[in-house]
Amino acid sequence: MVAQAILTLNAGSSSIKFALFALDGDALECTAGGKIEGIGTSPHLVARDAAGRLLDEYRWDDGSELHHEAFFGRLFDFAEQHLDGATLLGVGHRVVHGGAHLQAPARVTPSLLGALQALVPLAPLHQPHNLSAIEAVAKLRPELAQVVCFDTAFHHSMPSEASRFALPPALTSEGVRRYGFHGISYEYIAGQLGRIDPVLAGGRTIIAHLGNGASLCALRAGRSIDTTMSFTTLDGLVMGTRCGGIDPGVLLYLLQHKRMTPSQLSHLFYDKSGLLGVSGLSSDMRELLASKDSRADEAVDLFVYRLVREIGGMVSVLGGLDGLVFTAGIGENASEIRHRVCQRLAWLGLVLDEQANAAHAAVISAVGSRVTVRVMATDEEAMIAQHTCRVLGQSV
Ligand SMILES: Nc1ncnc2c1ncn2[C@@H]1O[C@H](COP(=O)(O)OP(=O)(O)O)[C@@H](O)[C@H]1O
Ligand SMILES: CC(=O)OP(=O)(O)O
Ligand SMILES: [Mg+2]
Repeated sequence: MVAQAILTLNAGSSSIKFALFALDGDALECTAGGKIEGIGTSPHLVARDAAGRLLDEYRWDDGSELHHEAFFGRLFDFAEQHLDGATLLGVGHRVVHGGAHLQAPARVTPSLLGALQALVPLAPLHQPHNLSAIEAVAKLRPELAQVVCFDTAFHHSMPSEASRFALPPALTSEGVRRYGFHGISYEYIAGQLGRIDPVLAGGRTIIAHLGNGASLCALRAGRSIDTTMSFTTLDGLVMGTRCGGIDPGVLLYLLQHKRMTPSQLSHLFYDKSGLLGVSGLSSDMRELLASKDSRADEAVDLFVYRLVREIGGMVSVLGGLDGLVFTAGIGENASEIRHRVCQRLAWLGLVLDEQANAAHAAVISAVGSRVTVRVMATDEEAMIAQHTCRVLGQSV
């Protein structure tokens, strides 16, 4: 009989992803999961079991005024119905920013919450939603332990040259430095790679996490030595709605000559740029790839170009490349993007197996390719559940 369970939450601006894990001895197994999407417009919950069978579906009639608490109430009802006799041990959250000092998953306390609140300006698209999920759970289920896992934590292994901007030391010591994100996903992939391909995991690998937010991580022997996101989640690659790396002179120009306000700048760079901004059509890679509009092509071309350019930088930092791993929504599903990126990396001795790529096989490089290319499914929820168990004293 399963005795205990963990609920994981990844709360964003318009969606909440959740998963339920059963803890049986030291085995942790996902039993259900899903998403509430359309928060702020027309919220819609879908939950499935581990085999993909529909367990629950619910639409809120008028969702425009609803807050997180309404959704978490429904989520806890769902969790309780599917606990299968187990008791809920705690809730694990993805929190995007842990700042300069928080390097490991931790149990939520009022002082920790205060420290995380202070980081909101550094991750305005994510942190406020992550924190309001913690507050909503504390209100609804005050007896439940809550654990936070940080997207920044995995990158604390970066050397100082990778984490520093060329700014005066006073700003650096104040925390204006490169942190990096998507660390929960990178930690999961690095762990899986160690299991399925230990030789590659011991070498020089780039992981391309390509979802709505997108970044690269350069791994040497499983540890992050550099990454493309930095102080905030705006830096690096072209993303769904974010611009990626940009000359800071552009900000000065927009502030001084276009008289834009800081909140207009924030809206432009976080919400109106990237694939959406360039195409004027959509932030969704699937829609852009299916479109015949030349503006969609332009956006996809820029996405690929910047990805290839940044991969080149990471190869230099690593001093060569043994492996390239594609993950997250685009990385796992868009064979066209993988094809285009790999074609442009042929100079590395990278040869793609086109059939394997089209079939989303685990290894998509050809036999004899100097770089092994893999497609791996990321699982941030499993990583959060593992950390949550450990922080709460369970061995998994
Ligand atoms: N079959 C597919 N082909 C191309 N792109 C896809 C496919 N499936 C998902 N995507 C893209 O993946 C992105 C979302 O990735 P995901 O990792 O789910 O995002 P996030 O977790 O950051 O919200 C979207 O741009 C979506 O279009
Ligand atoms: C850190 C980040 O950008 O996260 P997401 O891809 O979930 O937006
Ligand atoms: Mg994501």
